[in-house]
Amino acid sequence: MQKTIEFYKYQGTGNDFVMIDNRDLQFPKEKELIEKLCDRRFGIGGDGLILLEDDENSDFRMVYYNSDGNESTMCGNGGRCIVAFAHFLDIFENTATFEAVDGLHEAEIHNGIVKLKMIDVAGINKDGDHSVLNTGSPHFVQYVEDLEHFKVYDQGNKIRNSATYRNEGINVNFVEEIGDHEIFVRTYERGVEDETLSCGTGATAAALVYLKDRDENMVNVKVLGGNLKVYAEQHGGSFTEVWLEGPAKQVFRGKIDL
Ligand SMILES: N[C@@H](CCC[C@H](N)C(=O)O)C(=O)O
Repeated sequence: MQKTIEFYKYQGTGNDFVMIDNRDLQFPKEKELIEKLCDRRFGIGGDGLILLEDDENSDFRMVYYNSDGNESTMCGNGGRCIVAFAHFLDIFENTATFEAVDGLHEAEIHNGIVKLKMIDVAGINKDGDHSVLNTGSPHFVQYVEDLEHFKVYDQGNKIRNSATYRNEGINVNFVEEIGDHEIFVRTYERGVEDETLSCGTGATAAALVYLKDRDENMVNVKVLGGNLKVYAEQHGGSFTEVWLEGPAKQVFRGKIDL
């Protein structure tokens, strides 16, 4: 028998997701189906697909898949989008907690701007002159000049598929300081295997690398799809109170015949 499922499309600074209310657990979690739904020609199109499910200890649970159809680690922009979705579904009023693959998150929403608490970050490692850290997903951070014209796909793909990172994969962020308290970040994403217009855990990773050893606790992050802010408290190399803030919007809704 044919099954019809309602979906919503969300974007957070241009990182876009197919969003499904799966509180009835009716969505078939099949890699090929998810990959097809995320396909921009044969499906709805998206950098990932997100399921909202019930959770015993918080307002809801987030289950995240990359556009390659594989379940993955934390998605910061997806986290901001699912908060906007849960708010739209009247699951909470202004503040929420939700469970994701990397643990419990707090969030708040005001006029379409979502502030999401990210995991604490124990430290930043070095790979040569560059930085490697986990902000819920693994990230490589490299400072470059003239980021606007930098070959993000070529260089990102090369680092992601290098011997060090090939097996587990890594997201690769290129960063340029463009002003006081302002960085520009472009990201090659694992699991999308392309540059996306924004990566929330990537913007967070780049921000922490920028904030490290500076007496500052906020940085504006420009990405191709808009503007984010990252806040953090520093404790000699580790970070707590890491918050990612920016817009998250519903773009359209529709039905999928399975
Ligand atoms: N777009 C995301 C990151 C999603 C996960 C990533 N592709 C991975 O598999 O590590 C974000 O906004 O953080």
